[in-house]
Amino acid sequence: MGIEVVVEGLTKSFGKQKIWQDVSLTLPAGEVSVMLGPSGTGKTVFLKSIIGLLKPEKGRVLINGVDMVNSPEREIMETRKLFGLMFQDGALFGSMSLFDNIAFPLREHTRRTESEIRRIVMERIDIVGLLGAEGKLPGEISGGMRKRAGLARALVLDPQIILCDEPDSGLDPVRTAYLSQLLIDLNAQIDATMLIVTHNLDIAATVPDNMGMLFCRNLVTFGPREVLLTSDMPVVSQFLAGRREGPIGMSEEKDAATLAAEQTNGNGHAAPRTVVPQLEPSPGMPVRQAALRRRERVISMMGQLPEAARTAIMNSYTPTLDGGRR
Ligand SMILES: Nc1ncnc2c1ncn2[C@@H]1O[C@H](COP(=O)(O)OP(=O)(O)OP(=O)(O)O)[C@@H](O)[C@H]1O
Repeated sequence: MGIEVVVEGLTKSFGKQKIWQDVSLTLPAGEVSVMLGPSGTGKTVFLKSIIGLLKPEKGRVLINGVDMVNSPEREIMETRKLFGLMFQDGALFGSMSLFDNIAFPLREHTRRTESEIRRIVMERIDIVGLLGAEGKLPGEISGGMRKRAGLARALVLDPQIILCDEPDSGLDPVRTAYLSQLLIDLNAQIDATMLIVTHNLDIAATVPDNMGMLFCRNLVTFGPREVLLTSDMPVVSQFLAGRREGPIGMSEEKDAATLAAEQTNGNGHAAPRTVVPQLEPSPGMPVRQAALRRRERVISMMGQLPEAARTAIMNSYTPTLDGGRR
């Protein structure tokens, strides 16, 4: 099972530019979480801080008792082996075949024999649906295939925590839908803790168990998906509706006068939103253990949740006609 990631009071600046401050959240073990936020709000910086590649000036990131901000570098390096990373561009070596790209972390970080490496790499290639393409160069395949190859490479060291930075960038809506399903199937198969940074509202609405949003140097919310998806916070509803009206401007924040004018004109109100069901694993996949754990966890915290989120959660857990639960 994946490992819980506890972020406490994290603050990061570059020189005088504060990126975000006092960010606290817990990524529950094995669950899928999504971080949303307008461009430039520091989502990638957040991922890099979790894995210890960037050093926030305040706060902690606790993974198995190791603080990825303040612990000795040796412990941080060791803990980093628990991670699988999928970057925006797939970050593949252009002169290597997909097989060699995916095998690279195993050859770099383990002493496995070539026959073991072959077995592991082919298994991961199968998981991401690239069997047959292993001999191709990255330049010979489509962007969507490169993404999946990047995901296969993130999986070879059996990660317990997977960080995906905009896995959908450059993909068409159909490929994005396949990728969403792949992420859920993957979670069912390996039960790793996953954090996905995306702008894609379809992924956001259908994939994660938990959702958060960064805006204006703060974590505006983080919790069960239904909380964000039913939130009436102006910044959240504007983002989810993809509207110009609201606090998010072209360069992140709008000035107060523009905002006031919009409200006077009645443009600031969002239509009520419905919460679409979360994706289930494909037929033949194992039951997603994280979904079972999450149900217990969320039900135990119902009293602390807003009413709209409670209703959405109750609706999602209503019994179906065949006696099961959605
Ligand atoms: N190494 C760095 N040194 C200085 N500034 C940096 C560094 N890395 C990121 N930044 C700044 O931090 C801010 C947040 O960048 P980041 O890439 O995390 O945003 P983001 O939310 O992921 O954006 P997008 O959605 O457009 O990818 C930006 O202003 C960026 O210029």
